[in-house]
Amino acid sequence: MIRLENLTKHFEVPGKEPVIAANNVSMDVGKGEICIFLGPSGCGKTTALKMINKLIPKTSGKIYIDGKDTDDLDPITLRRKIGYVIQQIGLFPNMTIEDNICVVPDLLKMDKQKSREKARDLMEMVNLDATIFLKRYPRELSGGQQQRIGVIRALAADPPVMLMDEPFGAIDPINRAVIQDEFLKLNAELGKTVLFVSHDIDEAIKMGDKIAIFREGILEQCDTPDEILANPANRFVKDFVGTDRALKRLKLISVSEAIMPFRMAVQSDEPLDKVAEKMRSHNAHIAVMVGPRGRAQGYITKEEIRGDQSGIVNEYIDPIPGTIHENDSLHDAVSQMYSHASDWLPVVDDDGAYKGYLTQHTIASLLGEVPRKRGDTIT
Ligand SMILES: Nc1ncnc2c1ncn2[C@@H]1O[C@H](COP(=O)(O)OP(=O)(O)OP(=O)(O)O)[C@@H](O)[C@H]1O
Repeated sequence: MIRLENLTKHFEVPGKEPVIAANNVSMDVGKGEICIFLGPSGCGKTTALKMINKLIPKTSGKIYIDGKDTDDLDPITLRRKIGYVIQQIGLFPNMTIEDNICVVPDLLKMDKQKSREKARDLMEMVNLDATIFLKRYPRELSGGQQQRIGVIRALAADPPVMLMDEPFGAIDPINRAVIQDEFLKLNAELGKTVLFVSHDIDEAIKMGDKIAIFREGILEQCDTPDEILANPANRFVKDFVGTDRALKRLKLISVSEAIMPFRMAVQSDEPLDKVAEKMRSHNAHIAVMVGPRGRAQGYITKEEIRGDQSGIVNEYIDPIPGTIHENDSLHDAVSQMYSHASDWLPVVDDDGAYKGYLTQHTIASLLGEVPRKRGDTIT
């Protein structure tokens, strides 16, 4: 969808060497992908972005959108295909929110009624009550609400490409997380191709299908967040993503990916010798007692039934250490494990039914910290 080929920008500075803000940058971003431009201040993220909609003229190289060389498009035609969102928002203070949102569709002489209907739909999608807000002026909205309008305005003319320059940078952390989630949900429906400048690695991991890491105009690595965290291309990328990159990866992996292959579910009246045999054959350290509606009710360990195996499960059961939902992240799971001082957790579905369990050991294996060995259990 978007292809940069040896994109280069030299800023001439009188009496000095030119500043090389982009140095032979090449990358591909697929249709519907969100690519985050990340890197320290002054590395060239904004310059790269602004060359794409010709706000900054490039020195050399090529930019293709949908296979079309943008050299062949005049800036106005090009910008109609591209929504642009900036940190400063830039709503017109003397226009209502509705007119602000519809500014580009109106300029393009698109059907007024349709564009107003679209504005309403987009407002609902980011949880803003259209009846309340459309007739207001920008000063009557909070910063976070104005930024949502900035995003909606960029989407109003339905451009296939969105350029976003630190769009949520000025919003407080709690509202930023909310607006990031809203944007991800919105774009899952709209499927725009998005280039997004950020200097926040956590935002990049959360939002990006890909992350492009820049240093002094050079693209150091462009890959999926997981690949960047697991295999940084060089020392710079490794230092930039941080010493806690293994912990950051936990946010990218869901509990369902780390669940043990055997559920190890047992009934309250099951004889212990049978349970011991089941645990041995699956090399499991624990078994979970499941009751009505498939709920996990307690657990039993191999140690507890090592000696006497004459009773039934119910006589040896310990209370479960909380539960974790299958769609939660491993980051949530580890956090729960620490708060319950437990090295395992039962996994449940939407109805609270027991699905299986996961252990700290499997999580560590999954992250490649220790060799992965399926069927291994808590130690
Ligand atoms: N008009 C200009 N003239 C000269 N140098 C410029 C100009 N615009 C940007 N630069 C330089 O180009 C380099 C890249 O700037 P750019 O704004 O693209 O960085 P950035 O990664 O977006 O930074 P930040 O995160 O601080 O916004 C910097 O060294 C900057 O000083």
